[in-house]
Amino acid sequence: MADKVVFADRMLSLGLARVSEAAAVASADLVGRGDEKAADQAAVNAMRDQLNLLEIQGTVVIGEGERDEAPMLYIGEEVGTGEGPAVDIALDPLEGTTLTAKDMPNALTVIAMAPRGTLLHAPDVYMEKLAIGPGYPTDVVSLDMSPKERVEALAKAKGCETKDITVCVLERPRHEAMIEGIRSTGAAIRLITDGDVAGVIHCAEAEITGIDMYMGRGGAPEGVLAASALKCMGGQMWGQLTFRNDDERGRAAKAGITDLDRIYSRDEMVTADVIFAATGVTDGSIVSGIKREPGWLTTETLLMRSKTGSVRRMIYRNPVATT
Ligand SMILES: O=P(O)(O)OC[C@H]1O[C@](O)(COP(=O)(O)O)[C@@H](O)[C@@H]1O
Ligand SMILES: [Mn+2]
Repeated sequence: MADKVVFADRMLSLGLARVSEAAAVASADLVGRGDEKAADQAAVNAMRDQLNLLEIQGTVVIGEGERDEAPMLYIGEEVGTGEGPAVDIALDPLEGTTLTAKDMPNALTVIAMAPRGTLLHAPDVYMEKLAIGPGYPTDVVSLDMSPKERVEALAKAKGCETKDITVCVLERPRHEAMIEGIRSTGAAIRLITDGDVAGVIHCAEAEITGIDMYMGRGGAPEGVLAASALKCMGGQMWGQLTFRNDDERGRAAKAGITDLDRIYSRDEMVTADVIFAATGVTDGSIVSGIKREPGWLTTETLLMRSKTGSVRRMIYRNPVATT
């Protein structure tokens, strides 16, 4: 049975890198041009074309939205050649559409793949997120703690003062009280305007990025992608879906979620081995953005497998058609 084909993550991961690379290359001409929609569309088209070349029976579980609102890469769309392992795919062809349009840091193309039925089918609602890097005891911090308590607990576990902790937070009015709570400890806050997948990943490389903890409310789809990345790099993450109305609760029900209050750990969002690829669109602290020179585009891709914890950074110099 085709369904029984093993998830050959070692080879598949290389194909996955081409998918995120292609999306980044396609959006290159739209960096800094003020047109979010066009940039997103270019990335979506390229990602889908490349994905369909992979020898997989893929189902998009985290995608561009419901079928009626997303003509491509919609949730439930079948992708791949139809041969090969049955897999779940989570993707965000352009994570940071506004960052791309404004040429601000940390826009990425992102995709994760895992055996069928092992990625949380998160609906397009918000998720309350909390993440820290590797090396801490399990549950040193939790979503049940106040922001202040989280900073204090992490500082204690790290053996430093609270003022030596840096927390990354999306700059949104909904986070005002949280920011106040964090500031009351003396901790530093790295405010970002968008891009919480990168925000969470920062925690896994605290020595490079200077970020110890991520917290706050952002997209649930981005939460599953971030959990996939942390599962490869190490680090802990928790997420709780939040709903603003019955329509959003309905979306969760449609996605098969029955316990609306559940707090998911990283491994409950991603229950088996996963592979993850992200390519830089604009410069960031995780990967460099697209570099343009006449006739060439260069991208950097972060490619990881949770089975081995392997992390590759791949530079791709790509000839572009000149007119
Ligand atoms: O802008 P909102 O509604 O606060 O949503 C936050 C979400 O939007 C983003 O900043 C940007 O996502 P997109 O570029 O894919 O739209 C995510 O990183 C984040 O999870
Ligand atoms: Mn996004």
